[in-house]
Amino acid sequence: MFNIKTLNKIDQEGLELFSEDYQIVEDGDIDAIVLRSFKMQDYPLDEKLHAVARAGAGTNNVPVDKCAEKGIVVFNTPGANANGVKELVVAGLLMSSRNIVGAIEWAKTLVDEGEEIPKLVEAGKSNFAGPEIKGKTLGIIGLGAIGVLTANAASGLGMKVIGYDPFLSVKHALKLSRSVSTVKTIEEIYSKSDYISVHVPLVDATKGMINDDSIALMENGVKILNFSRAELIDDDAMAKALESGKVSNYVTDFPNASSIKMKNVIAIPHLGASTPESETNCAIMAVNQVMEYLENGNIINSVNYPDCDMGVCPTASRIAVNHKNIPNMVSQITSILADHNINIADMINKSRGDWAYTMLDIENESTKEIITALEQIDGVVKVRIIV
Ligand SMILES: NC(=O)C1=CN([C@@H]2O[C@H](COP(=O)(O)OP(=O)(O)OC[C@H]3O[C@@H](n4cnc5c(N)ncnc54)[C@H](O)[C@@H]3O)[C@@H](O)[C@H]2O)C=CC1
Ligand SMILES: O=C(O)C(=O)COP(=O)(O)O
Repeated sequence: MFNIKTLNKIDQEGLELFSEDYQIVEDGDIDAIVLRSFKMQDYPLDEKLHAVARAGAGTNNVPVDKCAEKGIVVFNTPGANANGVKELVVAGLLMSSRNIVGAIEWAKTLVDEGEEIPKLVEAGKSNFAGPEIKGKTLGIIGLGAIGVLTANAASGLGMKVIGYDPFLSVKHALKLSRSVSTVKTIEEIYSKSDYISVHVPLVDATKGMINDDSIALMENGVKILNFSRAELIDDDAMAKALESGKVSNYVTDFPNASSIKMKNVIAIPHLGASTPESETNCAIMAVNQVMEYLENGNIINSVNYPDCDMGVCPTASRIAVNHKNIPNMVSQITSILADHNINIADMINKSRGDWAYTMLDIENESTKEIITALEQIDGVVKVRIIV
């Protein structure tokens, strides 16, 4: 029986995929954690924990490196909530242009005006006029799952769309509409865009990327949309730019103590992925990936270990070894099996950054003695008998 713990509410349609070999528990030995935005940085990482699945895209709430060091594979669900976010970004483009939020707030103030309301509406509406997005330039930073869908949708609405992504994948490039052009430098996005939408992960290299220097390169009155993470924006720089009008609107899905008070901010309470469709898609993907890893050792969509797939074990036993990506590991692992006179029918060894994963299908039962010997190799952080 595998024990699963959830740290956020996870969509039921996904959880129901867990077979009768799984139970959702509160404590005890946990095999895998499934979560959304729960901040896991200080969460205890027990010996028995094998996997953490983020039902969503961003993994900055998970201690990914610390997990790798303990042989805990961290998964996410790429693209599963991208449409939900894209649709809210389109709403953000329109809200930042047409002052929809301010206008609705004003309309509410007319509630006691009775028969006068239609007249007051016509008299007051010019205060809320705003430009159309058609024909304006949208610069997208990060052409991944969300960036590409947003680029294509905005292009469909008549915007001129330019995108920047120095690591653009072939998969995403193939999905990009031909009407969207890519630029080679981020400075081109800053200098040419009427609207800028940021769709990059929060990592050291992207933290504070929208700051005094980048804002100085932008058009006067630019509108900035952030549906990625609060920390991508330097709050002091944004506050100043909104005060001066250099940035005319800031739409954020990640309000914080500073941005919530800024002039011309449109603050949304992290609703990008909060659609039934996105929640179900993410949960289904996360649960399937966890079951595949726990039952077969196969890794799909990990952010700290290499993806690896050997199907279902056809031999007597499968052993999975999580280890450092350093020389001489495979030969040490296979020597131990040879010393025990065990034939390897099939094996795979893959690496990703500092970490690697080796799976071996062997023709004899695995023994405690072999596992202990493998665990003692310097650089091995976890050994599991899959079957
Ligand atoms: N508001 C919400 O509810 C949600 C927010 N997000 C946020 O959006 C981010 C993006 O999500 P996805 O598009 O699904 O991820 P993704 O991984 O498909 O795309 C991210 C893209 O950013 C690019 N990138 C990385 N560093 C870059 C840089 N310095 N400059 C330009 N491009 C760079 C990557 O090459 C990749 O193509 C997530 O990391 C998360 O923080 C994701 C889902 C929901
Ligand atoms: O997938 C992401 O990165 C998100 O930001 C969505 O977060 P959530 O699952 O809605 O708490």
